[in-house]
Amino acid sequence: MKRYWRYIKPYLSAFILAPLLMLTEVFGEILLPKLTSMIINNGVADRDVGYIMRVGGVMIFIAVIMAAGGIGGSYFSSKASICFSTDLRKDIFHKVQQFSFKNIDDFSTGSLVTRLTNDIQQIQNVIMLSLRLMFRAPGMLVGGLIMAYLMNRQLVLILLVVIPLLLLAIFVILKAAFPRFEAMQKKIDRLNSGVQEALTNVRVIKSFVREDYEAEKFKKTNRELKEGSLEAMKIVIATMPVMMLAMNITTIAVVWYGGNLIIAGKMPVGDLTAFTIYIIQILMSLMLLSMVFLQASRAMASLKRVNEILDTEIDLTDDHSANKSAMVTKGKVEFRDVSFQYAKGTEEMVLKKINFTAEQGETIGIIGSTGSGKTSLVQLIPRLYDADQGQVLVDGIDVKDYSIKNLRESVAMVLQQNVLFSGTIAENLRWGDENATMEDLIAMAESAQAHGFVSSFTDGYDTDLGHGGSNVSGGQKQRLCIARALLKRPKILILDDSTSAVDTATETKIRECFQTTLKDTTKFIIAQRISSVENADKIIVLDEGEIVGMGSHEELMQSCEAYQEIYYSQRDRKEEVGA
Ligand SMILES: Nc1ncnc2c1ncn2[C@@H]1O[C@H](COP(=O)(O)OP(=O)(O)OP(=O)(O)O)[C@@H](O)[C@H]1O
Repeated sequence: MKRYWRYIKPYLSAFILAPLLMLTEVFGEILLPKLTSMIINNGVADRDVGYIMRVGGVMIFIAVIMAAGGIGGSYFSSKASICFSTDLRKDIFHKVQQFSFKNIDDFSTGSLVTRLTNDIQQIQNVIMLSLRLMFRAPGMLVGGLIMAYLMNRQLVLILLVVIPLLLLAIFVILKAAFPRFEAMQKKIDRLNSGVQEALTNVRVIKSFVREDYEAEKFKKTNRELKEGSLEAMKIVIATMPVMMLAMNITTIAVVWYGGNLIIAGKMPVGDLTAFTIYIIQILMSLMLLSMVFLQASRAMASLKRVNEILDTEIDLTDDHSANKSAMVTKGKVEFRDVSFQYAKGTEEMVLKKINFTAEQGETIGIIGSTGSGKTSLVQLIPRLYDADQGQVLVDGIDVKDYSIKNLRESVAMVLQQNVLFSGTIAENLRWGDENATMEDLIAMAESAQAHGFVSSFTDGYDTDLGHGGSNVSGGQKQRLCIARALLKRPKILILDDSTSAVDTATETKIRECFQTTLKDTTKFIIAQRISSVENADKIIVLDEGEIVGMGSHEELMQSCEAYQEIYYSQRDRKEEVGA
């Protein structure tokens, strides 16, 4: 609860006013039946219209106060719960933004979406309901019991049988509800993950004509959610009718027993009317309480899931960095005996004892078969993951000693999976430098060989990119991503297979431009084609996480068997295609 106090504190007045204002309804509900009995017993029996009018007037006044209190209570409970969930959602989103790559690997995107939306909505609902009913339901219960007891002690005995039975029923219902709600939320997760994946990859699905397969997969998760929801709803569905049955049986018992008392002249008619209303109110309050508990049970399942995010320890922070004010000035990179693995504590190392130095301004090519660890290696430079053994140094300082902001601001990485955002081309490029002028954008787009095709668009740099850059070609997207990275004017630039969709002639031009635009920047180029890296100052050849060769193209052609194999296989393929 301590954790959630900060979401209550700014709206404390609404949190207090809401239940207090709902108390007006309690007073009304307790007084109105008594006044009704007075009208029947005195006004109607004595045919005293003046008395009926006077008491009736008081009743109308109370009803108006009740309505005003009800509106106020509903307003403040809505305000408190909505503000609470808005702030909580903001903090969870912020926390997810801070997640390291490793943390992100542990949650599915669909699950995070469900937690940020549906789960928070459940929590909001229970807060709203609780604020409205936290005083009202117990108030109605206690007030009704006192009034009923004062009117007729014998009749109250009926409640002594009904209330324990109802409490038992509520307990059984709640015990069954919690695990079902928890299972239901997990099924919503699965559905969201599936929908998200299918929609993001709709093009791949269509090109592989897998629509039917995806539809079948969706049908299955949707059916599972339906079954999970029905399973949970069975409990909710049972609650109301059970309560109503108890209420009706009790009312009949009261009317039967009370009727006998009236016939025997031991009770005025008006008292029985009021008594019946009190009995209904008492049972209704129990019904409302069971609703709150049921909703709370669902919200507890959601709260548990929200807590999982808040409790996630961010495994990559700069809290203990020794040199937070340090800035990267040159961009020299050094790996000293670096080993790394994704699955911590297992035998398997993705990178094994990596050693190399990249001097400022050098171009380092990295080549190797797929899965050999190329991406994993470069991800250690901007600390997207931390090395498990050894040290990664930038300008002689361990990357763990920089503030993450300073380190990442000086490293630009064009990922294998290029992503652009909705918005114009200019807006996307300004991710690299939000203050970049139009001249800057054009200069960097020229270096990335993107200016030509951008200017051919009718709206040029103001062209709206579809979601994820869907209205530009793969090669164009790659060039825009490179331009965006160049605008960062990084000290270290990493291109992870990011010219794979660009033709060789254009790729050569991009590399040539780097020689002037990025003369002092240390460049890492991961590539599949030897031609992409053969002019590099140093080429690192990786195989199963180990460096099996390092040097210039000529040196490797002499000394590295793995490199020669790649070279000859690509040359033979080229000749075959040529022939
Ligand atoms: N997030 C991850 N979690 C667990 N294992 C991973 C993760 N990313 C990569 N791996 C594994 O680590 C190994 C090296 O992957 P990496 O992406 O570094 O290879 P790569 O040489 O860049 O491959 P490619 O040329 O296909 O991009 C692979 O066996 C891969 O399955």
